[in-house]
Amino acid sequence: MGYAQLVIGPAGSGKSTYCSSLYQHCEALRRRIHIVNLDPAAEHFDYPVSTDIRELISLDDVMEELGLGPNGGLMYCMEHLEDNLDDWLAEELENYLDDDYLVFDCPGQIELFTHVPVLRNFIEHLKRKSFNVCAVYLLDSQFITDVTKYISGCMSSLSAMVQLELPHVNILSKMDLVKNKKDLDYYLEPEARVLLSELNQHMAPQYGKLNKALAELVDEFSMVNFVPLDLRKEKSIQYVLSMIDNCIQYGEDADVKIRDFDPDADD
Ligand SMILES: Nc1nc2c(ncn2[C@@H]2O[C@H](COP(=O)(O)OP(=O)(O)OP(=O)(O)O)[C@@H](O)[C@H]2O)c(=O)[nH]1
Ligand SMILES: [Mg+2]
Repeated sequence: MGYAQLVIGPAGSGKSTYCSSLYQHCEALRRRIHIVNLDPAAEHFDYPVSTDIRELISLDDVMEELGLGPNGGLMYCMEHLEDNLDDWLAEELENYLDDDYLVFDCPGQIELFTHVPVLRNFIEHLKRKSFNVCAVYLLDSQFITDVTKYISGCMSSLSAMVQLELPHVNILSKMDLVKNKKDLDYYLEPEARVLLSELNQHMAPQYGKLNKALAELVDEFSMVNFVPLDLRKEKSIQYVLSMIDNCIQYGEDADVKIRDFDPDADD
């Protein structure tokens, strides 16, 4: 069995930086981890790339040969990946060991986790290969600077949740940029009543009903909880990683092995 994090989130939310910090963190702990680049548009990396979609297809070639723009070109590349799950990806996965831990650094185009089936099929493939997979959704901390951005961030995360149907960890990235930490509690544990009054203050009266529905959605399902991540702090990375590990049951087998060995038992 393998373990996998699918790192997703809007463009520029800090996915690749997170992958690189995670790599360093694990390296210091001598923990084996592999980062896979799934972004055909990526150009430089701060982590060793273990498998690279650019070996399958190049965005530049696609744009040039098919006359596509950057976003259309990216979608084409991802569809090409989808068509090659059973050969290219399957062959790449053969390079890993049974218990390996893979982190997939995904592109930021929101289409990928709203309506096109690429990632869904990708996940199905990983599951068939006995991977425990979890979605790690990164949202930039600038989304918590006002309530309308916050709601919009929640909705985009929610759309990934319903679309991908995976265990899902929401992370608020770039916490080093948050000046007023007090504002934070308010968004980390949102209360429908407070969200609603804030939304109503921001928006014209005809949105009242919609605001109420949105605030209740976020509150009642308590599905969109964000864990703050400050990459300057080792403890913060450690905490986020432990939550994700828990989600994909990483380390549980190891626990079992330790528990099986009972030093007090007579034999
Ligand atoms: N201050 C601060 N900046 C960050 C942090 N993480 C990422 N950034 C910056 O945010 C920008 C985007 O970061 P990336 O890691 O490339 O984001 P991404 O989500 O991989 O972007 P795409 O792959 O283009 O969707 C870069 O300029 C990073 O230096 C952080 O924790 N703190
Ligand atoms: Mg990136």
